[in-house]
Amino acid sequence: MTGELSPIDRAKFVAAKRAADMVEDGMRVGLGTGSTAAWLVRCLGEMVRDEGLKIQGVPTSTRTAALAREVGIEVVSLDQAGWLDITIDGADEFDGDLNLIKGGGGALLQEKIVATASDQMVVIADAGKEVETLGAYPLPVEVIPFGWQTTRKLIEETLVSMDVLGRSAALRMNGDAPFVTDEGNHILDLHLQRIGNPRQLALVLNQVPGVVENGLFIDICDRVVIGFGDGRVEVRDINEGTIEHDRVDMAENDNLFTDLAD
Ligand SMILES: O=C[C@H](O)[C@H](O)[C@H](O)COP(=O)(O)O
Repeated sequence: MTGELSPIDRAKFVAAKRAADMVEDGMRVGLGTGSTAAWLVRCLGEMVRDEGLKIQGVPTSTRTAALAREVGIEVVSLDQAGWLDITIDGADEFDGDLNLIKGGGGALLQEKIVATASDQMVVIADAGKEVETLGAYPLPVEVIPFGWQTTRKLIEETLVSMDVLGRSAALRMNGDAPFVTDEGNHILDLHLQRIGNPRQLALVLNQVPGVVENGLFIDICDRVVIGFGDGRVEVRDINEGTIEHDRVDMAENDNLFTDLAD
């Protein structure tokens, strides 16, 4: 059955499965958003049901909250949890320093708040998400709806002074209407091609009035679990400077993978 699913899905699954093993009984866990994080939530749900794992999950979007409840994870708010042991989330891009672009699904604001309120953040990703320099993936910036066109103009003017190639900021759409985030805001996707100084850009963007948050995660991620379509996983720890190679046995997990995919 696994053969019928794409190598990318298998890569996402094995990364999520390996990261789920980092979650221990009693932990308060930040639950990311997106297709990779959805695999993680399903894997954790399976551990809650079949192995009696006891965790509290803090979701980073209404979508993730709904899925977590569906699979039987106890859902609490960030304020109820106070502080988290671990957050596991996907990413749109990561570089060698484990700096990230996130927000392709529009959940960057809650994701950044939750990841920052965690002892450790683990990113799960297929190998295609790794880049030498961030920026090929459009950088999402969450802006309040009031005066968003003025905010866009200010952002574009700001980009002129930065070490970036592209300077266009596109309003993300959902059909004919602007996309609306869980917080009722809009997203501007910055087509930059290459971000020379992501740390500086992250700081500068947040100085623009109307900007709520940007999708650059700098010095937030501690570990990345990279999944491959053949079941291999690589775990990189930026603090320890270690790289571990592992394998999730797809034959052993065939039922789980197939059940979860249903
Ligand atoms: O807003 C969405 C999140 O930042 C996602 O974690 C990110 O877009 C990666 O999503 P996926 O795992 O679907 O590629």
